Amino acid sequence: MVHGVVVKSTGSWYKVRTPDGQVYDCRLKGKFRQKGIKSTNPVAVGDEVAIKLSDDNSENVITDIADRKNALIRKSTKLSKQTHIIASNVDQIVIISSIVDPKVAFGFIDRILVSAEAYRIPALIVFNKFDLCRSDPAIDTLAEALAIYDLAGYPVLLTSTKTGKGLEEFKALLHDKYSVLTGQSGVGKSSLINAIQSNLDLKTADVSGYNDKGQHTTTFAEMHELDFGGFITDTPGLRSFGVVDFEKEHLSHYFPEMRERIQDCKFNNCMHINEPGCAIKKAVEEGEIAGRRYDNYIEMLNDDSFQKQF
Ligand SMILES: Nc1nc2c(ncn2[C@@H]2O[C@H](COP(=O)(O)OP(=O)(O)OP(=O)(O)O)[C@@H](O)[C@H]2O)c(=O)[nH]1
Ligand SMILES: [Zn+2]
Repeated sequence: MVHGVVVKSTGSWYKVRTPDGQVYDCRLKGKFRQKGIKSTNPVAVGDEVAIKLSDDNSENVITDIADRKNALIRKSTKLSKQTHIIASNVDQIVIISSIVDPKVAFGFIDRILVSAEAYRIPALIVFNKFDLCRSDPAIDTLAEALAIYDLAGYPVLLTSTKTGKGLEEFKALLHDKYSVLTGQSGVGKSSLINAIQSNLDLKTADVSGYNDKGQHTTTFAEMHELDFGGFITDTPGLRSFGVVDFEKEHLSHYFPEMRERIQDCKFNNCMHINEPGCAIKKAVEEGEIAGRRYDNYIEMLNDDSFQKQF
């Protein structure tokens, strides 16, 4: 019996990487059911599995799967109760954004952060295109962004693929970890990856999602090995990771700077909207919680599609 990690899944075939760096094509043996998860893909990228190799490698099988540390999950179609596992055993989610060109989308970043909190996966933010932040209003926007995520307690890195700023730090952040990268189109995600490792073709990495017409497209994530140590999965076009069975009452628990103050609210079921004695609103007024984070919290509370879109 050999152990390895699933680095690619096509639904019927799985590529499993063993610790010596070999990659084996394997099939699934029998039925795998993860406790409590009704998933369209019982085995996902990132899963630690046991495999049994055949003499000519033509009939390698996955025989067992270890309990997952965590999993990024989305509903497999808009209406179905079934879920699709994007990746499992993730060490961190790296949100890549620019400040200008395209303009930073705080709503997008905060939705990803909420999902990361719900999955208990550490998240960090990379603001790329720092070279474009030399004049107003970009300087002001950058200062605002840094203040917002400093108050919220998230690590932030500034990079530029044009000047090389932050690239060594970016490598260090990814080193020996399994990172899922996400970011809106045009922020320089491909440029950043190419800047730290040139031969990586992320184009084959795609993730289950919806096309422009709202139809479900099933493609599969892939884990790429970094030559300096570590693995990444890119999630192109993913608006946000679906938080399955997400309850609005719990939304403030997924904002760390709110979570730590919730017990100070007068009412223990406080939604932090208009209730008297609300510690969250007080912290916003006193500048201890960024107004923009609070506004995005309210927007997410009122946005039914935030839950439905997954
Ligand atoms: N000024 C500046 N431009 C950058 C930087 N990084 C990338 N760009 C430019 O931004 C544009 C988009 O870069 P990509 O790497 O294709 O962005 P992406 O996020 O991978 O975009 P998609 O492929 O659409 O997902 C390109 O014209 C890059 O040359 C940077 O640090 N500074
Ligand atoms: Zn409150």
